[in-house]
Amino acid sequence: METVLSIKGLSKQYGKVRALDNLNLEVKKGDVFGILGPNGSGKTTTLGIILSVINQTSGQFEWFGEKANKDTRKRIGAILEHPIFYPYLTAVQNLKIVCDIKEVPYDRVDQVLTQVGLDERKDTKFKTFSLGMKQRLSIASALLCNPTVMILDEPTNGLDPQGIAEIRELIIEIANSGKTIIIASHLLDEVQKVCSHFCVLQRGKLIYNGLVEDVGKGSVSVEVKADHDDLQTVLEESGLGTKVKRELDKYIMTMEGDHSAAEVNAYLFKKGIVAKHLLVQSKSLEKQFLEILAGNKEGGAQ
Ligand SMILES: Nc1ncnc2c1ncn2[C@@H]1O[C@H](COP(=O)(O)OP(=O)(O)OP(=O)(O)O)[C@@H](O)[C@H]1O
Repeated sequence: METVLSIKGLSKQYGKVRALDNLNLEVKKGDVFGILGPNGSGKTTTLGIILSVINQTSGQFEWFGEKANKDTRKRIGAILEHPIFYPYLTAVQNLKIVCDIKEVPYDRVDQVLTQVGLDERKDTKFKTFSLGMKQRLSIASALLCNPTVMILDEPTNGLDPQGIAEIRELIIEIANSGKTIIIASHLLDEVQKVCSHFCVLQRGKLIYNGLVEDVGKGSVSVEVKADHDDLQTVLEESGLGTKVKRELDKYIMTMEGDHSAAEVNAYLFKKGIVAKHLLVQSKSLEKQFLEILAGNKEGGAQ
């Protein structure tokens, strides 16, 4: 797949603070790429540099195989902070101003407002919009140029649960329309629900980079409850798991390879044991994220 963004050895120093430390990343066409990290880990700095609004101290990046220039910039739609719209102007009037600045024909306005689900409110003043609608208008504004890539910094910040769900759905729709999306977020849940790929930054260093679908792979566990005096040994001897541990009245077995909960059930049944409770647990991104951060307390890059 075509490389959209390539970052090589990018570093940024603010006085004594090393905000970014030798970052290497590649984003491919069609990826929904999450940049995940706790506060102050360098997410916004990274976005600022790749959007050419912050100068890096060292390293390089390329968009679509070339150094950032006026043409590559036109292919990128970004929402870094809430853009400033005029409160007393309507959604249409505000977007027409953006059209003038970006030299985009006005007929795009209705198209993008429909795309973000604001067509019914298009002639309403901006000041009456909910936070979620304001964010959708920001996304509409970024879509005006029909960019190839969308960059979103904490897109659901401050929204209520319904607003969060709507914006996430909109991001998925935009991704499905074939655009590459880069999202900075500190919300694990957001990255897991929306992104195809993600990386984790900590104190400016890349400490993880991989597929969201790989999260929890090889780390499925099965919770078992049954009336038996030595369920621990029975499970250990099954050969289906790598580790069995007791937690209150149940046993948790970390599964080996592709073995399934159904096999555990069948095995117990064969031994004359009836499972009263059998629950499959995949490791959440949250658990994995916390483990990644914990395993990297010294701050070494992987
Ligand atoms: N203009 C600046 N001057 C000095 N230090 C800065 C500046 N901008 C960012 N920093 C520092 O660089 C580091 C990375 O900040 P950055 O804003 O990129 O992180 P972030 O992951 O986006 O955090 P948040 O989620 O809080 O926005 C932090 O230690 C921050 O304090």
